Amino acid sequence: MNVALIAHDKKKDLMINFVIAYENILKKHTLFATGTTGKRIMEASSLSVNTFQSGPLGGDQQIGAEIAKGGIDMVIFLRDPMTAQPHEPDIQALIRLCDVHMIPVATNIATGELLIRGLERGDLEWRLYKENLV
Ligand SMILES: O=C(CO)COP(=O)(O)O
Repeated sequence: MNVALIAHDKKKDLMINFVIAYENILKKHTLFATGTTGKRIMEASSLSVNTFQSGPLGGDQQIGAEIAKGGIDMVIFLRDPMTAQPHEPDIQALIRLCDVHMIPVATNIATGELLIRGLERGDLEWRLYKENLV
């Protein structure tokens, strides 16, 4: 599966702890991330990540474009709900595209844990037949 990992600045340490905890699951999948999140993940773990631009420079939109192309199966986006983001419209657009294309998306760590365990258990295998869904 193609998994996108994104974290706002105040959630980046949490994302690092998350990927280290679930490294054995994540390493079986193809990972994508916005620029700084991906760089931090690769520095802190043995995971290989396909990185896009940093979020404020268009990274959320690039991941949105991948979603529109059918290239992303799951998104874990640890958002910071307490800090205004200059690129809030891009964030909303990304989440909207998850809904358009029926992409499982977690916006906090609690749902992220559920999705990653579901990924390991094979709960997302239906994504293999996604061409018939939208
Ligand atoms: O801003 C972000 C998502 O909206 C994340 O971008 P970075 O991973 O480049 O910090």
